[in-house]
Amino acid sequence: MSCVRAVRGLAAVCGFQPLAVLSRGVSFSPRQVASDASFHSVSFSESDHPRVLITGGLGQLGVGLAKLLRKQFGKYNVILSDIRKPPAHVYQSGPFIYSDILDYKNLREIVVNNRISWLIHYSALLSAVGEANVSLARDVNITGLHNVLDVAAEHGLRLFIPSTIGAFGPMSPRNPTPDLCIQRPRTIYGVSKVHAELMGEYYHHRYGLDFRCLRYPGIISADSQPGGGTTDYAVQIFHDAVKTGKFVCNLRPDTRLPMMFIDDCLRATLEVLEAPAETLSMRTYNISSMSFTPEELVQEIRRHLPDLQVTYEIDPVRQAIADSWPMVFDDNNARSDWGWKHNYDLPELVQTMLNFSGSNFRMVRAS
Ligand SMILES: NC(=O)C1=CN([C@@H]2O[C@H](COP(=O)(O)OP(=O)(O)OC[C@H]3O[C@@H](n4cnc5c(N)ncnc54)[C@H](O)[C@@H]3O)[C@@H](O)[C@H]2O)C=CC1
Ligand SMILES: CC(=O)[C@H](N)C(=O)O
Repeated sequence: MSCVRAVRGLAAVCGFQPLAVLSRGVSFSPRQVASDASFHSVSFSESDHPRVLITGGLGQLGVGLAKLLRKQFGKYNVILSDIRKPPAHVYQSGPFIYSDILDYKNLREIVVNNRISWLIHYSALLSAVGEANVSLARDVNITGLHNVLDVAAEHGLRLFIPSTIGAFGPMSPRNPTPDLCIQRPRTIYGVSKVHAELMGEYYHHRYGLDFRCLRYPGIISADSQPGGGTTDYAVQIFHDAVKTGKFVCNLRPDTRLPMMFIDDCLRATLEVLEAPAETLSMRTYNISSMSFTPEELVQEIRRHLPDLQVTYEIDPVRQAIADSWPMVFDDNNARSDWGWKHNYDLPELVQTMLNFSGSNFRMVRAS
């Protein structure tokens, strides 16, 4: 069978349409999605490990994800990238490369030279920072996304892009929020994430791109700082509680939001990336583990640190954002399709965070 007929046959079976006739040796315009993207959707053999690139890898989540993936796939198969200079311990922990997602050629070169097969796209401006700089957020979160989608489609990569509880808005059902419902977010962050969900799914159906997406709740981590979001208070409180015994909260005490411990979030990411395609009835899933208010979090922390003093100085921008977001996330589809299950609820989260923050703080004080 000729190559051309093979493409058409496969396209008919898979329900996607190649943009152009497969033509090896003829160079593609970077802005044209490659005709043969679907042929490479797993461009490594089954026995090989994937070659992974993480964009925006120096933020709250990337270093932890690289550590998890390196354990699974080998140190040199996972490349962290960012536009910032890595701290020494990150630089020494495995491959790091400069990559600005706004530079399409640079991104393409990295993918080609390093034989990348999985692309994990973490670069973004988060909700509060995004509102403070809409035009940069539009560039990074939307123009950058387009570059990533095109590179992934052109080179047949498996592409993971996280979405967020922030992809919902005041018109969405908030308790619980299902996977499929009205999404009219009022932040540039949320708008860009809905765009990412829809574009990823469009490329999947149109070109066979292996796009996978999880909507993360607010993520709580001990050894990495959040990058300017609405849920940041739930990380900061642990550091302040241990260091000073005082915390000033920028959200109202009754603001309920879905949250998750970082270990659950990163494990979910690996699990959905490894899930056999036939188990995925959707390409964008909510994941959930707990929901709490600042007041409930304070109560739980006070079980360990009874003298914690908390005052409330509401940030109107963050409060308005939080009031438009889901209170409880419905993740039944993730649980039934690919077996998602969380390990950390609120008491375990608090215990783990305090153990880490406490020992870390004692080390800092001793040195
Ligand atoms: N941390 C959280 O609570 C949640 C995070 N997410 C998503 O997970 C992903 C990772 O989140 P975080 O690590 O918390 O974000 P972060 O804000 O901590 O880090 C983002 C990284 O992107 C990098 N970046 C900015 N412009 C760039 C550019 N032009 N090229 C390359 N890199 C650039 C920054 O230098 C930064 O290191 C984001 O897409 C975010 O939307 C989703 C929901 C919750
Ligand atoms: C929930 C998120 O997406 C992020 N932490 C933010 O608050 O912007």
